[in-house]
Amino acid sequence: MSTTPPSTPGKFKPEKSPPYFYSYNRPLRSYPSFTKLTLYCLLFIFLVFFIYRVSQPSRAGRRNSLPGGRYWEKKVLKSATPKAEPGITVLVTGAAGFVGTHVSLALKRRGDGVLGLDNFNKYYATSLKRARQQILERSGVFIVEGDINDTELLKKLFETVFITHVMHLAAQAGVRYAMQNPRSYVDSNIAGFVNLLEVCKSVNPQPVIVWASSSSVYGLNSKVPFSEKDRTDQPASLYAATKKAGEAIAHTYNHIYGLSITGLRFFTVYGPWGRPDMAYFFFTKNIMKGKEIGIFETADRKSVARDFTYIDDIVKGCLAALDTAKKSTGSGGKKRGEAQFRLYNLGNTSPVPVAKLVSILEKVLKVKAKKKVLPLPRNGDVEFTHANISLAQRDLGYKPTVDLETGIKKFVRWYLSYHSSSRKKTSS
Ligand SMILES: O=C(O)[C@H]1O[C@H](OP(=O)(O)OP(=O)(O)OC[C@H]2O[C@@H](n3ccc(=O)[nH]c3=O)[C@H](O)[C@@H]2O)[C@H](O)[C@@H](O)[C@H]1O
Repeated sequence: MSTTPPSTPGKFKPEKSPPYFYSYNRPLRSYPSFTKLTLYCLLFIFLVFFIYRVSQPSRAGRRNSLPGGRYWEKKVLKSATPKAEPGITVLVTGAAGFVGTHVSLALKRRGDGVLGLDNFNKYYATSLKRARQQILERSGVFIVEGDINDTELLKKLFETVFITHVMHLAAQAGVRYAMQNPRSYVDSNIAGFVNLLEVCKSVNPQPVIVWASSSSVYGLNSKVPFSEKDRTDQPASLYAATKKAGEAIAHTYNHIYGLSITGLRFFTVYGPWGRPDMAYFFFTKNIMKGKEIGIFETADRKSVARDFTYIDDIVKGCLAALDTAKKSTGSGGKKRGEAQFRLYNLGNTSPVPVAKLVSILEKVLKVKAKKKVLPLPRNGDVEFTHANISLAQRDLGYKPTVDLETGIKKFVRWYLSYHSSSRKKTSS
């Protein structure tokens, strides 16, 4: 907004007639001058007030966390400054997402500087993302509202604070939704990732990058358990294909620019503050409402199975990946030596059939589900996943400890309290 003087400066030209303070003997002439002075005074006061308002962020601006101004910068710096030196400062993309929230909280809790970035898209209820944002704010994590495709914004973040690490979790998630909105997968998981890497490769010093790939890259691979050495050239969904593309893109940026990059293949992550588009979440909702749920089974009539991994285990894996990462080697957009490139499975190593997930939910919720067995639709789902985690165990000390029943109990406890408090809020 402009703070330039009024566009009609002619109005301020002195009058040809003597100014009002000489004209006490001509009262009729003095009245219009006096009125003008009052008007100018009012205009001046209005202008001063206007400039003051423009320089202060509005309440809505604060809420939206839009970049710009001293207030924004102060918030960014406060959030991103580690508690003690030497600490790391992590830019967490997708910070209002499920994994992003948990990782940001864990980093902040141990004293790291954390800066969140999230575009609060409408893939699922933004109210849940806003609720996560509130939790983060209370813990001192500020989320900048913006998109990973916004180059200028990313540059501004790197200019404002010294970001040592990027935890890249912003993505278009969901396997089945890719049939409905393929474009969003390309925009976030490919274009957005490339944009982020472009900015990261140019800053000096370059940050370390840890990012979320997916178990879905194993696609139609039937060799179990899935090892990082197994083939990943048969994706079954566009989501999987974009994550696989991300792995190839990451390799390119590591190879050309010396960025240190670690990809983590998450296996069906679940837990409190989870994603409503995932089966364990909407099964809970539908069982509670007495609605039917569809349980997919394979052509040979076996229940599909997933290596469900509890969020706390995933968070430990993410932090270990950040802590064990070596520095990037490039500077000024040029590689100065070989940089680290890693890829790890983060799973639970104990696949559970979806039918078993449902019986755990029934037990924990104490409600019988209305089940319908359906053939596995051909919309991106794979029949099973099973992680071999020996590499992550060796390099990251990764050791999942939460079994599905324990994790589901924690999820259900959160689900019930979250929904009862949201109901209270809407009814009050
Ligand atoms: O590991 C990953 O990389 C991915 O994990 C997750 O995908 P999935 O493992 O497919 O989880 P999710 O949809 O919860 O389905 C769970 C099971 O329920 C079955 N399923 C599903 C729906 C239904 O109506 N019935 C059913 O049986 C279904 O066939 C499946 O067997 C993330 O969503 C994804 O973003 C990505 O991160």
